[in-house]
Amino acid sequence: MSETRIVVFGAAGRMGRTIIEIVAETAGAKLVAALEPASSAALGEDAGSLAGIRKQGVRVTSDIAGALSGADAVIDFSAPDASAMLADAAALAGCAHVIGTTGFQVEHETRIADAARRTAIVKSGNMSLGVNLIAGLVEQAARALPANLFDIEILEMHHRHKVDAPSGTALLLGEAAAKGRGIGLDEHAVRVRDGQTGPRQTGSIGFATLRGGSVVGEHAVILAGEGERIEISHKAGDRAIFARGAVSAALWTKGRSAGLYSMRDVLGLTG
Ligand SMILES: NC(=O)C1=CN([C@@H]2O[C@H](COP(=O)(O)OP(=O)(O)OC[C@H]3O[C@@H](n4cnc5c(N)ncnc54)[C@H](OP(=O)(O)O)[C@@H]3O)[C@@H](O)[C@H]2O)C=CC1
Ligand SMILES: O=C(O)C1=N[C@H](C(=O)O)C[C@H](O)C1
Repeated sequence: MSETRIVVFGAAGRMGRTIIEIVAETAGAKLVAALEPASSAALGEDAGSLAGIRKQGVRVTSDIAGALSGADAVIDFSAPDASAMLADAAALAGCAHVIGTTGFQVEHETRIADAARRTAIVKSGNMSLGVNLIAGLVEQAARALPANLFDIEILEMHHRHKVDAPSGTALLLGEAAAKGRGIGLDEHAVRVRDGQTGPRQTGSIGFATLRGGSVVGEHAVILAGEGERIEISHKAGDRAIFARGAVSAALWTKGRSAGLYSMRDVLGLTG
C-alpha cells in the first residue's frame, strides 16, 4: 500500500513536535506539511529541526488549504476553535482528520459532527492504548457495581500549562462510567465542589482536577463503597504514547468512509 501523507497541525506545540518525531519513525507514514498560525515564530522552520530530529524537508507554514491538498490525513492537537475550523477545511479538501484537542463546547462538537458527514474523523480525548483499554474496564465496573453502593469519582492531574478542565480523558472515563450505569454523563456529572455542598448525591459522577509541574497526564477512577474501594488508574510518562495512537489513527483512516470514529474503533476495542 502507498504511504499515508500526513499533515501536522499545531506543529510547534508539545504534541505537534512529538507527532513529527513519531511520523518520521513510522513505516508507511510520510510528513507532507506542518501547520502553525500566521503569527507563529516557527513559520519557515524545518519541521524536523522544530521537533529536535533530522531535517524533514518540510517547512512550517500557515497555508491550510495548500497543506491539505494532496494529503491523506491531518493530525491536530491544537485548540477547540482551531480544530472546529480545521474540520470544515479538511472535509472540503477530502482529507481525514485526527483530533486530539480537548476542551470542546457543544458548538464545536456540532461543527465536527457535521464535517464527519463528509470525511473520516477520529476524535478522542486520549489517544493512548492504555487509557482506551481502561475505559472498557471502567464501563464494566460501573455496570457491575450498583450506584447506591458504590460512588464514582474521577481524579486527574496534568502539567501547569494545561488550559482545560476536566481533562478530555477524565470526561472520556466519565462517559464510560455513565454508559456502564446506563445514564447520561451531563445530567450526573459534578465537575466542581466548593463550600457547603451538602452530602454526596447518589449516582453522581464526581470530577477533581489537579494542575502542577510537568505531569504528562494521570487519571484514576475511584469506585468507593462501604469498607472497600476500587481504583482503576493510568499514568502517562511520555507524550509519545498519544502520538503513536494518533499516527496509527491517521494510517487507519486510509480508504475509510466518512464518519465520526473513536480510538476504540481504531484499536478494535469496541463491543
Ligand atoms: N487526545 C490526546 O491524547 C491528547 C490531547 N492533548 C490535547 O491537545 C491539545 C494541545 O496540547 P499541547 O500540544 O500540550 O498544547 P500546546 O499549546 O503546546 O500546542 C498547541 C499548538 O496548536 C497551535 N495552534 C493553535 N491554534 C492554531 C491554529 N489556528 N492554527 C495552527 N496551529 C494552531 C498552537 O500555536 P500557538 O502556540 O502559536 O498558538 C500550538 O503550537 C490540548 O487540547 C490537549 O488537551 C494533549 C495530549 C494528548
Ligand atoms: O493537555 C494535555 O497534556 C493532555 N490532554 C489530554 C486530556 O485532556 O486528557 C490527554 C492527556 O492526558 C494529556
